[in-house]
Amino acid sequence: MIKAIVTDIEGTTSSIQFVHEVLFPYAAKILPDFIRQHRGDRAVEVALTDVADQAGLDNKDTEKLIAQLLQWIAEDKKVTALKTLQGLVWDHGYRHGDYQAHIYPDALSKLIAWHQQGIDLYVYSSGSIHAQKLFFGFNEGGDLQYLFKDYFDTTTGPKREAESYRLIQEAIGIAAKEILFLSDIVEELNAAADAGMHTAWVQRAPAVISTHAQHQSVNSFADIQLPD
Ligand SMILES: CSCCC(=O)C(=O)COP(=O)(O)O
Ligand SMILES: [Mg+2]
Repeated sequence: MIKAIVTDIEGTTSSIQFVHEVLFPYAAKILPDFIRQHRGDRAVEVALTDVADQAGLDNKDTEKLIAQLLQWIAEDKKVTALKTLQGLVWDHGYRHGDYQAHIYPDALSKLIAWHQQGIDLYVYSSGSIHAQKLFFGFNEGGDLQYLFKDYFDTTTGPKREAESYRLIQEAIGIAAKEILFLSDIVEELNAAADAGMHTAWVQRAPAVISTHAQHQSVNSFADIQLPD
């Protein structure tokens, strides 16, 4: 019986377009000045040290660090330090009403129904935990943070590695076979299935649904079956 559901965000609860056409361009526009103005802030410094280490750059060369971050945004790299900095920048945009995060109506209805049934809901996204809370806090569906018991990001581990899902299962504290993981990315689902979780492959229109031996395939949350 499923007692907990862990969901991805981009391409699963919410559209890829919102992330790529609203959030990423906003981050690319605001991030350079944000970094110039916030050098010295602890969270920014920790992230920039990671950027410098990963890219082999001088930690003091602010402009080169900014150029690296902009390149990673353009390439949609799921680098933890970039995701931390994006979360800090998006905070400003959400709070100033520049945008609200998208959610598919079927995802909203089903998340509310599962929550009302007593199923514990969790998020696992490449976006930082701060960015995830903003995403569901400033959402077209209202403040949806009450739906989620906890959030996981890539500080737990990469989304395509089974070990990350084992750590999430340990943190949730129930058997893997009682957890359902939802994602649009088959490599993430393969990793979750390797860790013993049930999985559902959410393939949003206009995708033609591919079937998979291990994963339930759906194009809407309305069609997700909870395994016994
Ligand atoms: C929730 S923050 C915005 C989305 C984001 O930055 C991202 O990388 C989404 O990746 P996901 O793992 O949700 O597909
Ligand atoms: Mg996704």
